Amino acid sequence: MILAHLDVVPAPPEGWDVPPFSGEERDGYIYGRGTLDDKSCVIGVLQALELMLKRGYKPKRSFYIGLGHDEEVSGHNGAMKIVERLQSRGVKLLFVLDEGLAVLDGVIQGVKRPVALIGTTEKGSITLNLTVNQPPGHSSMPPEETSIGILSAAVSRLERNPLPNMFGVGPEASMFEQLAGEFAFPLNVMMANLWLFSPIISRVLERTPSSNAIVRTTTAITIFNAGVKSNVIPRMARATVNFRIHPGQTVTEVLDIVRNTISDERVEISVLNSFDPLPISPFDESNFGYQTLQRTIHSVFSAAPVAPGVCIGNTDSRHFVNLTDSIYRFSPFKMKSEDLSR
Ligand SMILES: CCCCCCCC/C=C\CCCCCCCC(=O)N[C@@H](CC(N)=O)C(=O)O
Repeated sequence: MILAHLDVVPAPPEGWDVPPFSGEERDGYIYGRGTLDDKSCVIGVLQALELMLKRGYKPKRSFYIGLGHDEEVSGHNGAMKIVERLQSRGVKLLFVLDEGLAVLDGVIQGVKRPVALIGTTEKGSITLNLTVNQPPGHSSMPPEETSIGILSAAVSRLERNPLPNMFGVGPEASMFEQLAGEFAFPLNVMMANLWLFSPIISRVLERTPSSNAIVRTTTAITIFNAGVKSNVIPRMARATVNFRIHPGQTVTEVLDIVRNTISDERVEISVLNSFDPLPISPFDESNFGYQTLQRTIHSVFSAAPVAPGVCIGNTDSRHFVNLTDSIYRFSPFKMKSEDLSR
């Protein structure tokens, strides 16, 4: 089964080089909201189908295409409905291919050649609302601590105390071991001997946001709200925090650590949504899905070695775990380090 999604996150009008829905082509890039996530995969799938039809190609086995329309808001009415329908028909899938990792070119420090990473698992996620309620008042007679001050201190504690570096206890270690030969000396020796060098490698990896994301559960403060008037101390302050959970941890473990870190009963913690990291799909030599994907990647990006990786973002494919144990996340494009913020 091949998945992609049509929806995009909202596009605020300001801050764009070109209008966000123009799809303008400039210097070899197509600009527009959702170009990478996930129009490129949608168009890739549709163009491939068109080409196969034109050529009269007859596939050896049947396959499904699933195009979701609400991936960015968890896929409840798209991917989940597709899964329900397939389950009601008793369908089992050999493998699922969805968006995800890509051909990384200069993204992994120390690796010269572009490398294709196939996401064989996906981080979990937990989104929390932190709410503080304190008596409101006039700004001329402020109390020692306000709802805003208490919440800010809690959020700051979360940022200053990241969750532990878990490098070595998760599947990201397999990625570095498989790519060891791509690094120059002495990194190649270190990557091939993580049993000895993982304490050093783990420290290096946490220095940049993209590699930090693969060694730990990350903490991102995404919404912060309080106050409506400059001379009124508000009753309520609220922040939303999103954690992406490392494959070596669970929702329950993260929640316990967060409660201990905040350690302030005035901060009410409520869970908006959560799910554990996804199971690791097989990537051995006998696995049809992984091998098919690897062969296909080699035929298009010939210079790129292929390795399994951890998808740091979430995808619709996570809803398919009861239909197959082989779920792969790969978007067929090259990504440079400057593209990570796009
Ligand atoms: C050693 C360095 C490794 C660096 C790895 C970084 C590679 C970054 C490459 C691709 C980014 C991965 C993006 C995956 C797709 C994300 C799709 C998405 O945005 N999903 C949303 C919505 C949802 N389904 O929850 C999300 O918030 O995750």
